[in-house]
Amino acid sequence: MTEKFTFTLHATDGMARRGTVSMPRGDIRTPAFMPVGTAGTVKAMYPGQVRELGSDIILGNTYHLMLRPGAERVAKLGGLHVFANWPHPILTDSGGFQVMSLAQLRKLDENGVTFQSHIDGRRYELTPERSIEIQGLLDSDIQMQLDECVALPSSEAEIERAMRLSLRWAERSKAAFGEQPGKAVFGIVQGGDVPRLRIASAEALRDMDFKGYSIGGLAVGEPQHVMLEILSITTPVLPAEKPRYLMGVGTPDDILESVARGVDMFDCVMPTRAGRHGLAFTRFGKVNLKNARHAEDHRPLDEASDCPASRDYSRAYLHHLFKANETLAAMLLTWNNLAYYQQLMAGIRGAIDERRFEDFRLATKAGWARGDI
Ligand SMILES: COC(=O)c1ccc(CCNc2nc3cc4nc(N)[nH]c(=O)c4cc3[nH]2)cc1
Repeated sequence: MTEKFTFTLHATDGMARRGTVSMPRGDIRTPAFMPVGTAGTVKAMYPGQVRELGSDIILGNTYHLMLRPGAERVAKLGGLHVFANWPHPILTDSGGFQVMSLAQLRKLDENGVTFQSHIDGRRYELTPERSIEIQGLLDSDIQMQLDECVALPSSEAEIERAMRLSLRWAERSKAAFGEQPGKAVFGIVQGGDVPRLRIASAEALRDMDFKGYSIGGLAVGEPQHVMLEILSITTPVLPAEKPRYLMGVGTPDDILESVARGVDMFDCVMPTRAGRHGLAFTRFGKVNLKNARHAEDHRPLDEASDCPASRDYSRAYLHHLFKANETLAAMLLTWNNLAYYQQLMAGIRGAIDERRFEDFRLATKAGWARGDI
């Protein structure tokens, strides 16, 4: 066990990287997918199941947890790991993105953002200092700076304003975090879809010497090719010896293509939220189990999968569960989708170890293209 936060690169294959983030609560094998546990739970899953599927770390949200049950209350109850029974690493987002997408009557200025809770209308203030304080109260292992993420498309002036504000908030977040050996605070690269602003943001954050770097401001409605072009110009500016985390991404294809452009860590609600709505991710592409074509299909979702969703049930039964809006529907498809995402990550890591990532990427995409039988 280490008392420090370290990142070790084991292999590279093109721009793809195979590494390990080591922290006191455990190691994170990269490229890594972090299941989203917004309110301190990965919805419809026991923590032990999430762990067994190969998850080394999960994500929590400052915005949701500060509103309910409250950061001070979580601290009083031993911190998020004890509260949620997840003794492994936890990464928390800083709240700015969720405020802008969920809260009402929000006002953003140099000092931070004030807003009304979408739950009970109470007023709150989030500053770089308060966000780091909340993430500390949650006992988060990897904390995010407070930043401002603008939607795309936006004017270059607006993108530049938000990027420079986020740099000032990066300084304040890092100062508020101080020195916490077994933990880390990450800077977040902004700059929208403007190459010169992305490079300026990444260079400034690199000079601030964070332990790791998030790439924000993406997966906000832009086409995949725009996201990939931005990645291609951003990752080379970031220090090779530090982890890179692409926020909110993504589909299996997004992840493959982003690993190929130097990204190490991912989080996305896609496998869990889409699973609750009947969308299954498989090695042969996506399957919408609400579709009537499955109503009398006695075959399993994927006969090669040992996940109970395929091992113990037919497509017809899964279809029925979704039509009946049964709780078991969400449980089984969340299980299937997280199993698929973690198997994909394990396949990516193995392919980089053996220097055959490009073949793996093409073969995986061909499998999806084959489509559902
Ligand atoms: C079924 O699937 C879905 O509903 C669904 C919804 C949203 C996303 C995309 C999420 N994208 C995203 N999350 C993000 C979180 C972020 N946090 C900070 N602090 N700064 C950012 O700049 C930032 C950008 C993001 N972009 C992906 C999937």
